Amino acid sequence: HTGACARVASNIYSKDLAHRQACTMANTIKYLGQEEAQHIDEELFNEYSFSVDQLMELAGLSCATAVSKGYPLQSLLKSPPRVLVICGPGNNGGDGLVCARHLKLFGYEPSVLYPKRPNKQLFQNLTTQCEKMDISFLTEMPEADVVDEVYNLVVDAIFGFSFKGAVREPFGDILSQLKKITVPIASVDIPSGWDVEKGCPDGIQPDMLISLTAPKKAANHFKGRYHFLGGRFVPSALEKKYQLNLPQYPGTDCVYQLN
Ligand SMILES: NC(=O)C1=CN([C@@H]2O[C@H](COP(=O)(O)OP(=O)(O)OC[C@H]3O[C@@H](n4cnc5c(N)ncnc54)[C@H](OP(=O)(O)O)[C@@H]3O)[C@@H](O)[C@H]2O)[C@H](O)CC1
Ligand SMILES: [K+]
Repeated sequence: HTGACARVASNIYSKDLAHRQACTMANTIKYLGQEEAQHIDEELFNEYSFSVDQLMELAGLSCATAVSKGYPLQSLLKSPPRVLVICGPGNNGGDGLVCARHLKLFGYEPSVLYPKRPNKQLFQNLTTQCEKMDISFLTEMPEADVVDEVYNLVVDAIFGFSFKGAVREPFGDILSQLKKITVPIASVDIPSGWDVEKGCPDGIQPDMLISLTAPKKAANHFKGRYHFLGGRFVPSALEKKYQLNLPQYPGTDCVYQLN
């Protein structure tokens, strides 16, 4: 009797799993609009009681992990394995500071450019954590040819889904240098300077994009080699509410390669 029940149960289970996999494949992952991304962000903090620190840590670790998968240490052409991490004035910049710290622990040599710093304890703490790990902070953006000569790649953690309107300094000059460099750019969440939904044909063209939580509509215009999903922290009820259709991350990985 128990044998028969077990067979029926496993039969139902495998049908359900196949059904779920088919559903995920059939309805592809959702690409978010700017407002939707901001609402999900707010809900994670207000309804689900996550702290910014927690999600920023997981987001930054996702970015460092994706970079190490796309640009493994042993594949880098320049030694030491220098990476330039450019951090903007908000939480995208915070992700960059966390990413720099984990890259250091992974054996890379990150340097951070952090020109506009929020006067908030979290960002001061993230900066101290980097300084105490001998991560150097640049005082200004190097010229494009110096970036190409000194660094293996650039992590773009300048703007995320709150970017709006014409770029204000000092980020105009920084982005214009980034448009000229030839080493790869890995963009955190959104290629900086792109419209969060429409993208930006004459903007920077990153080689890697790490979409956090879920891709934003701008990612439809991404043409680089690596598109990773990171930020493996979405509760299933929230995923269902916004019909995100996230893929099943493999095993215990914190990133999923989308392309
Ligand atoms: N749940 C999640 O997905 C999480 C996402 N994270 C990351 O957070 C960013 C969004 O962070 P946010 O602080 O809301 O904004 P940004 O980092 O995108 O932008 C920062 C500031 O940039 C300024 N800004 C906006 N437009 C311009 C412009 N045209 N020129 C210059 N500066 C601009 C603006 O500040 P102002 O005071 O100057 O207006 C923005 O506040 C998301 O993308 C993820 O990377 C969390 O880390 C984890 C959870
Ligand atoms: K970015």
